[in-house]
Amino acid sequence: MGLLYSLPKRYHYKLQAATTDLSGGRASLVEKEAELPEGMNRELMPKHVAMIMDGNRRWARQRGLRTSAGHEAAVKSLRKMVKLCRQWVIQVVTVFAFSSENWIRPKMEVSFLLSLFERSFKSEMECYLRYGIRVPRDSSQLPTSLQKFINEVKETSKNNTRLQLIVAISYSDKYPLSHRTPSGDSRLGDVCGRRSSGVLVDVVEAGTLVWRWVFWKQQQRRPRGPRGKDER
Ligand SMILES: CC(C)=CCC/C(C)=C/CC/C(C)=C/COP(=O)(O)OP(=O)(O)O
Repeated sequence: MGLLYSLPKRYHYKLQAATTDLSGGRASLVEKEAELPEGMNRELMPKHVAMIMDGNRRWARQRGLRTSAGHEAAVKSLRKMVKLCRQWVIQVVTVFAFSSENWIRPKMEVSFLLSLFERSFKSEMECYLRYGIRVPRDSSQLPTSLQKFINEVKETSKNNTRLQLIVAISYSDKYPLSHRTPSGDSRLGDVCGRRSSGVLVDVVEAGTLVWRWVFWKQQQRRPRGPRGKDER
């Protein structure tokens, strides 16, 4: 499921202050700005796009595949989405990748995901150097090697300015996020009759929304039109 939103101006500086500023200085890596699809207006494009990386298990189940295949496929989708955002000159991309609630998933799945983070950070290093990676507020729960690697990426790419990629790992709506609204702990399980991650609800309250309720993996393929019955 993906959620696109743009934050009102007053939130931008806080968000940017909380992230690592990264860019791609290398000419060979610079992609051209892409033409926008018909009906989309460059002036109305959001500066910040947020995505929740869920739907992976459902995607795998529907194809008779293992859960891990769904997560692997999500990483490929992420790569495409980030590339597209870059071409569309979106400045910040936030991916909600692993919530604090996800720690109680089966041990095997959790360790698979942690190794997937590490593997994909490494294999996508060149690509991520153009972007920003936000270090979790409290990374003590993450394996030391992953923490170390996140810090390395942060350091290596600190002069980048083109696009910031914020990867939220072990995020929770219980943490005092920089863009939390004054209403405090406003966890909601349901927005517009649909399930949503609590942490995004704060953003939902704060921002202008463009909703696209689609399975994460299907974003590239689904033709425009009415929502499918498998969405939630
Ligand atoms: C480097 C980088 C950002 C890597 C991303 C790794 C990754 C795929 C993270 C998502 C993990 C996750 C808990 C997804 C939720 O979908 P789900 O399992 O809840 O699926 P469901 O909604 O169908 O149950």
